[in-house]
Amino acid sequence: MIEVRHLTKTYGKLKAVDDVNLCAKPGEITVLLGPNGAGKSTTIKSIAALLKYEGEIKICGHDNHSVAAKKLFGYIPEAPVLYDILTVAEHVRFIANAYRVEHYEEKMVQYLELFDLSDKKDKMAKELSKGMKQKLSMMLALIISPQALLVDEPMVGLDPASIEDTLRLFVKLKEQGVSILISTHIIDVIDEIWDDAYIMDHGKIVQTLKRTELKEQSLKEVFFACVGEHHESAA
Ligand SMILES: Nc1ncnc2c1ncn2[C@@H]1O[C@H](COP(=O)(O)OP(=O)(O)OP(=O)(O)O)[C@@H](O)[C@H]1O
Repeated sequence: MIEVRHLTKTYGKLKAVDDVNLCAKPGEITVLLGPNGAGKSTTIKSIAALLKYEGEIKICGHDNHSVAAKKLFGYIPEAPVLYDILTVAEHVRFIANAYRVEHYEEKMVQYLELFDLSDKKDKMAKELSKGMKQKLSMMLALIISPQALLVDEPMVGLDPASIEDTLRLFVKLKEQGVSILISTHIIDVIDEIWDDAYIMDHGKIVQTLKRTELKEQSLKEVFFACVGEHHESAA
């Protein structure tokens, strides 16, 4: 469970996130939607305890800055953060050791296969393509078997087959009870898999909805009704 209460983040005079409340439940895919600059990444980074902010954030009941919380959540940033001269396998080993993950080798082989990276296992990060770096970044978040997963614009740089594989993986994790929070401005990509949606604009949550509550309108139509047609290019 990811719980965010009264999150406010300012950059100088700009309120990038303004009194945001949200909850991503176990076994559900929660999406945070909004046009460019709405405050999605700032919200996700705050949850990942990477920014200073006002408000309260809990992950599986633990304060997000605590070691207990950090053991439980995986974070897939918008731009992968990797070490140029570590190989793919060394990255996985480094994270697995840091998190004291036992018997990770088998899981590493499975993820290498899933992400089509088996033949790149001994390549350095600087030798990978953009999409391959993104996949390695996902592997690093997943190798710790997180109970909560924070994903910021997951599909950037991935080819269509990898997008399908990633979506299937998110659904599988959800079925295993993981709380998944995905930030994106590309509604089409998550349209098949979301359970709860929060629509954000100018730092505020302007609409919350559940898939089960949607009647005639599509998520995209609700989105445009909230943020205006001038953001049409966003979806
Ligand atoms: N480090 C920073 N310093 C100052 N302002 C920032 C910083 N990071 C973000 N902002 C501002 O905060 C606001 C929200 O940005 P944020 O990156 O959270 O939006 P976003 O919804 O993730 O957008 P996108 O879809 O373009 O990634 C924007 O106005 C942005 O210019």
